[in-house]
Amino acid sequence: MTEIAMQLEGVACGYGARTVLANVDLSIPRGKLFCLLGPNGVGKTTLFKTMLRLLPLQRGVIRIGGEDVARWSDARFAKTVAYVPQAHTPPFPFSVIDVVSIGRAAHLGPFAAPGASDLAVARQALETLAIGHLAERPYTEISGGERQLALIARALAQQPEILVMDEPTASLDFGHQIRVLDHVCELTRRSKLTVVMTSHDPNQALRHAQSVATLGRNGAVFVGCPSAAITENYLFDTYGVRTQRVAVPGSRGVIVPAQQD
Ligand SMILES: Nc1ncnc2c1ncn2[C@@H]1O[C@H](COP(=O)(O)OP(=O)(O)OP(=O)(O)O)[C@@H](O)[C@H]1O
Repeated sequence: MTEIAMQLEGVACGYGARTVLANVDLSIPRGKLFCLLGPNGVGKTTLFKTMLRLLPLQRGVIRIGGEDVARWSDARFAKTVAYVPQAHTPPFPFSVIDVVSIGRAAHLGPFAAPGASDLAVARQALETLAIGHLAERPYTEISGGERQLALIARALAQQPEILVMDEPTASLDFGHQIRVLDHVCELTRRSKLTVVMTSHDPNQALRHAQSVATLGRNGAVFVGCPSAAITENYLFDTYGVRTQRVAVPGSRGVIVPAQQD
C-alpha cells in the first residue's frame, strides 16, 4: 500500500473573503515526485501557500503523516517541510552561502548560528547543484537562474521530509532543468524525500513525476499516474491547444503540438 506523506481533505483556500479553490482532496504519496499542473491563475501557488501555512486555511484539514498540521508548532513544521518559492528579488546582499545556510535554521536552537557541520551541509547542497563556485558571491549579484538554484540548495540544506517547489525550473537553462529534477528524483528514491511541485511543462511531469494532479479551469482536480492524468483532452480543455503524445522508447513519450493541416 502506498504511504501518504501529505493529505488534503476538503481544503478551501484563497485571500480574505475570496475563495480561489473550494474543495480540494489530495493524497500525496511518500517518497515520490508529485506534480501539479494547471493554467495561469487557477490557484496552484495559493494552494501551495495554504499547504505551507503561509495563508490561513479557509476550510478543511491538512495532514502530514496522518496528523493535523494545524496542531504542529512552527519549529516542527519547518523541520519537516521546505519551500522553494518562485524566484524573487532579495532585499539584502547576503552571500550565497549565507542564504543557503538559512536552510539549516530549522535544525538549530533559538539564536544559534550555523556551525561547521551546517556550513558543510550548505556547501554540499551547492556542489550538488553544480553552483559551488557561487558560494561567496552576493546573492543580489547573480543571475535569476542562479538565484533559483540557490533557493533550491537552501531547501535541500534544510533536509526536509517534504520539498514543495513552485515552478522550480522556470528560469533554469535546459541542462539545469533536467539535472535539478533528476537530482530530486534520486533523493525520492534514496532518502524517501517527497517532492511536491508545479510546472507549466507537461513533458516535465511525464518524465519526472510518479503522480500528477491536473487542475482544470473550473477548479476540478484529477489525480492519477502521469499517463492517465495528462491527456490530450485535458490539454485541449485547459490550454486550448491540440497535442499528441509521440512514443519514445524507454520513456512515457513526449507531448508535441498536433500538426496543423
Ligand atoms: N495576494 C493576493 N491577493 C488576492 N488575490 C490573489 C493574490 N495572489 C494571487 N491572487 C489571485 O488568486 C488567483 C490564483 O492565483 P495563483 O497565483 O494561485 O495562481 P497560479 O495557478 O499559481 O498561477 P500561475 O501559473 O500564473 O503562477 C488568481 O486569480 C490571482 O489573481
